[in-house]
Amino acid sequence: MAAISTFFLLFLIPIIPLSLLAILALIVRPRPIKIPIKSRHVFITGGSSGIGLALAQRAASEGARVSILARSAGKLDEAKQSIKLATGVEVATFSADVRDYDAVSKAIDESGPIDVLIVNQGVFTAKELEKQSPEDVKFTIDVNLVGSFNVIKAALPAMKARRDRGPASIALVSSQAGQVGIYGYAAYSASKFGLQGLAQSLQQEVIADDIHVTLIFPPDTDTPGFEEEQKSRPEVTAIIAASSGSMKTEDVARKAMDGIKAGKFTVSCNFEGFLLSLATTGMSPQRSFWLAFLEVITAGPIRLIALFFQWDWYNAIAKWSKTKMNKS
Ligand SMILES: NC(=O)C1=CN([C@@H]2O[C@H](COP(=O)(O)OP(=O)(O)OC[C@H]3O[C@@H](n4cnc5c(N)ncnc54)[C@H](OP(=O)(O)O)[C@@H]3O)[C@@H](O)[C@H]2O)C=CC1
Ligand SMILES: CCCCCCCCCCCCCCCC(=O)[C@@H](N)CO
Repeated sequence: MAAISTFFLLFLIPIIPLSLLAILALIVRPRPIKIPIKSRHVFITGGSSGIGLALAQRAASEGARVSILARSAGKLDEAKQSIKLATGVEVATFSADVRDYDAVSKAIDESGPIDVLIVNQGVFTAKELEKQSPEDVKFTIDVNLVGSFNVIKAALPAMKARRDRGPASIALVSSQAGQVGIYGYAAYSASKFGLQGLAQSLQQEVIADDIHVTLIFPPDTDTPGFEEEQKSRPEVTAIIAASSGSMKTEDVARKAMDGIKAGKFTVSCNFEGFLLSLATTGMSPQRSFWLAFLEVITAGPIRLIALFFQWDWYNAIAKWSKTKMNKS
């Protein structure tokens, strides 16, 4: 009798997680999707430098027709030459400021209907809000957030009107500072947090058109923009950001492209980023029942880990403020 009930209990244990997995497999939405890249039109904003340039090169080497948009015509031309040299592919270039809706719209119309839109342009300077001018704040929000609206709005009509060309994608490059607020990033974090709301709402609006939204969250990445940022970044910003290490531009581009192709809503780029995505997943859509399962069972423990990170960061801020006050 005892032997039978032990056996029965052992049999019951895996039933609970297995039925949870089964339920999640039935309910996760939107449904999983694959986005092809070969022979498709990939349009990348901020494609003349850093992560955007690496993405353009990757798309070109995977057989896509590639267009890149940025402000400086000189940098666009350099990027075009370097991609030609590396892949033999001739990319189309468009000089426009994402803050100028008409200019963006004209460039996108000229480039032809887009299959994969990668909204990657971004500006960043880490500085306490107290030291930023209202113009600095507005510039960051305008380029990173309002500019992203402009690009998507300009591309959407032709993307929706496309016929029999397979699933389309709109990918946005956010930042880990778009998942958690960090010292020195008030304007930048706000602009990137804004992309989360944009992406979640947009995905609901375009799912019926077979358009799939992806949000990418890189850590510090060794781009020209990052090199510039480091010249004036507050020390404590660097200390907190170091919790997630830093990555090479090509590795971020590979993670981003793989995430787009796999149709993921959320794409993290390193292990810390994966933890951060688990901790901040909230009400975001999830296509993978495996990841949904992980989110459900780690919800409590991951919150505890998050609190330990905050403890560590506030200690670092306290220590740093003290030494700064002693200096002055
Ligand atoms: N590097 C990092 O540590 C991280 C970066 N990110 C994000 O990744 C994205 C790319 O960053 P990264 O590669 O480092 O940046 P870079 O500064 O190296 O490149 C930025 C690109 O965006 C373009 N751009 C900037 N402003 C505008 C504008 N107003 N209109 C059109 N194009 C513009 C630039 O060209 P031009 O100046 O000629 O217009 C350039 O092509 C950004 O959104 C950034 O926030 C996220 C996490 C970490
Ligand atoms: C629950 C577990 C949490 C796991 C660890 C979280 C670590 C977060 C670190 C945030 C770093 C932000 C870097 C911003 C990079 C960026 O965008 C700038 N370089 C400007 O471009």
